[in-house]
Amino acid sequence: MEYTKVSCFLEPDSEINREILTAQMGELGFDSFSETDKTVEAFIPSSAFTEDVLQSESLKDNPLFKVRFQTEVIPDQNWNEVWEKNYFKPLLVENRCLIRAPFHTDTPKAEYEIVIDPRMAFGTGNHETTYLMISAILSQDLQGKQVLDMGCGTGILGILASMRGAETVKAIDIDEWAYNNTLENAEINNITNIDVFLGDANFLGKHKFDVIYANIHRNILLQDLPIYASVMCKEAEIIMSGFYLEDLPTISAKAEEVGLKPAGYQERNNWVAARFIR
Ligand SMILES: C[S@@+](CC[C@H](N)C(=O)[O-])C[C@H]1O[C@@H](n2cnc3c(N)ncnc32)[C@H](O)[C@@H]1O
Repeated sequence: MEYTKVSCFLEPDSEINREILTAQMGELGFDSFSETDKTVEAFIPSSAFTEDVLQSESLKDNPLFKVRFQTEVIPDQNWNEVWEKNYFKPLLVENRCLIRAPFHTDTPKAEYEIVIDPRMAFGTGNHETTYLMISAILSQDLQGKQVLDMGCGTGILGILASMRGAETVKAIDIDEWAYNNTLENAEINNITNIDVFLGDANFLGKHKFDVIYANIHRNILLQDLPIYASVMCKEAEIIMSGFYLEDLPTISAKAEEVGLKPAGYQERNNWVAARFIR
């Protein structure tokens, strides 16, 4: 997939202004972010980007800061190199789960080691939401469970669930790169009980799950929660992430509307992973 990188220069530039801007751009469809000393870099599939996006009122009329944009198209074939060189660092979650790329050497030993060839699929653990999801998975008893990894990205959550004893994992992503990347990563990690599908919640049918992971955008979660709830067994749990603390009441209200009970949440740098039980 071809991406557009928008470098955002903030005036004044501060941690809180960067957070606000990142949240606003997330609302506008940007799905990955990184930071440099001078800018916030926001990435969006080129197919979803027009210059009009940057003229949105939420960005232009912010009383706290002004922002100047510089856009650059990143051709599809460069992602692997760009990502590997600049963004993907080996990561140890909860001192138990190491996530590394095939080219990382000299890494610490851990109870679980997941090798991720990241391409441009989201999910190396370096983002707060993936980190939160991995922490949550490490705390679960997954022996013999039927797991759904919705919006699988690199497949990292489903791979860890399988390593932790899940009986079967279905991984679904709307993005072809993510679909292919999950297949590759499952193979690299010798995971044989993952089925990977290209699609969205409409793909879900009669099969019921004990555990669902959905680290997707707030609006997708709100839209697709009724479908997720419909494929949860009794007492199944769903862990959702990909939204900010201030969105938790809205997500919780929707979850309760479709028959799910809140069962706690974790927060990291204002991102949330929330658990609900059917
Ligand atoms: C934030 S990433 C999460 C990736 C990975 N699960 C993780 O935790 O790091 C969200 C993923 O959801 C996918 N996605 C977006 N909308 C979707 C939808 N409606 N149905 C399924 N997947 C979707 C994106 O392509 C992306 O790979």
